[in-house]
Amino acid sequence: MTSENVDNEVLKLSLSHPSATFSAKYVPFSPHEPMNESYSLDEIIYRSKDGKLLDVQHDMDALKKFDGKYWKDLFDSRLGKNTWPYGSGVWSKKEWVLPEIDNEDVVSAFEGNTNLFWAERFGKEILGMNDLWVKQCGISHTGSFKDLGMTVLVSQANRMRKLKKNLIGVGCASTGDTSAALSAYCAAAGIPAIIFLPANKISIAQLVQPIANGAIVLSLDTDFDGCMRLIREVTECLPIYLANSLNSLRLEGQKTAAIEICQQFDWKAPDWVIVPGGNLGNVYALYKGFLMCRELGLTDSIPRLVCAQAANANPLYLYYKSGWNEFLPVKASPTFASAIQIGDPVSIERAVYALRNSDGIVEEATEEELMDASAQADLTGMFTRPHTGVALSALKKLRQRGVIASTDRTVVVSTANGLKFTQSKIAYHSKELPELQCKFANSPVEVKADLESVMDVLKSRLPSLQKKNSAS
Ligand SMILES: Cc1ncc(COP(=O)(O)O)c(C=O)c1O
Ligand SMILES: N[C@@H](CCOP(=O)(O)O)C(=O)O
Repeated sequence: MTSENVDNEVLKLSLSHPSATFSAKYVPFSPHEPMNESYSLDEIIYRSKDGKLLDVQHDMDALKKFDGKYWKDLFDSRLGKNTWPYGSGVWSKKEWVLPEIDNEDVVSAFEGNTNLFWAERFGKEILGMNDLWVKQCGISHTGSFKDLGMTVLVSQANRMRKLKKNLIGVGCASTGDTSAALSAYCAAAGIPAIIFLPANKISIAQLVQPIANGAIVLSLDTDFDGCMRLIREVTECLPIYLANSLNSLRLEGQKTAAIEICQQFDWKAPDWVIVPGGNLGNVYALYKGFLMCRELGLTDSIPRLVCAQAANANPLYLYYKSGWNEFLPVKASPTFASAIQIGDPVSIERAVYALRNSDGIVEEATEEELMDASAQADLTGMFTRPHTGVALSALKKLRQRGVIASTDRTVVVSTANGLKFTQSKIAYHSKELPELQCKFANSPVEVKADLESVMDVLKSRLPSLQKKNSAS
């Protein structure tokens, strides 16, 4: 068989694949003492009988009937294709995500398949590393990793509406990215979206997204944790489906970022993965993706995970520093990384489980550290959000302490697009942040429009021109 024939065979297999033989259900998130309690994914339920978080459990025995090579070939065969819905980075892993949904019920914007950027200059010049990568999850339909989870959640909501479940809309509390993703996917499916935002705490670019997509947007005089409490109350008294990561369906989509990272390294897991943490669903989602790859024979290791928090909103960091002794929610203070200004994270147990089982680490970054790291990364060709700055500054600290070695293959997850956060970048580069030094600011030079003035500026700014001048 030629390689083209093999490809065609794999593609045929994937299209005729009996996905109905695979299944998934909700179980209580109770990894240490598994419980005899489960629910269909068609039920509207977020907690177990005794109030535990839920987890989506796949029929691993059914998945294991196929070996690692089968899954790698199948997933690779779907890359770059337009076949509905497998051209999406999430739905290309459908059997591991939401195996029982009909393809026509899927609501997708062909999310995922995002670039893994080789951060060559940042790695070599700033950190003395040659194997540093940034997973650009923000190069996506609504500009953040939330699209990965939302395509799954809204698809399931779409299916439930067709099954005539009583569901009048889908709602979330948000610091700006979950709301953007929810509004776009709901608008695509024609489902009402209800958004609770903390007033004046999200960027204009984030705010305009649900407005433009026609969502019902409530701007509330509280913080994210207050919005989260309210949406939970509202979804208890109205048939509105909850779209925050408390709903474990979201994490099934988000875990595909981990599978994709392995795929992009030709089915090898990296040594380290660093992710900014807020409500703490994503660090668990990534862990789950890496674990499934290992358990199903696609990779032979899982990376050590680092969860990075803003020092102004650091309940997980404090818990880690206490030796996982006592968890205390905090009142999160304002941070430039406003999407992770969260003091009482919903997925705390999930995050701790992921970190402990991956020999993980928690780090924090001050406002100065995170803004500087973000600016430094931009100076090497990226365009990062302050949240990526949090992760990069954790990386800098771990390099300085020698925890991460110069040759370790390391992936920093950039969770969202820098274009959503231009206000704080402009303020940084204009040195309008009195509490920060803004060491890497690059302000535009106001200059008279004549050749002499322009040449003066260029001579002062371009080192090669200065050398030429002193030689002549
Ligand atoms: C841009 C961005 N990065 C990171 C996070 C943190 O993800 P998680 O809440 O899953 O910890 C969020 C949202 O919380 C976010 O919007
Ligand atoms: N950063 C998030 C906060 C909510 O997190 P979720 O994953 O639980 O929806 C946002 O953008 O709203």
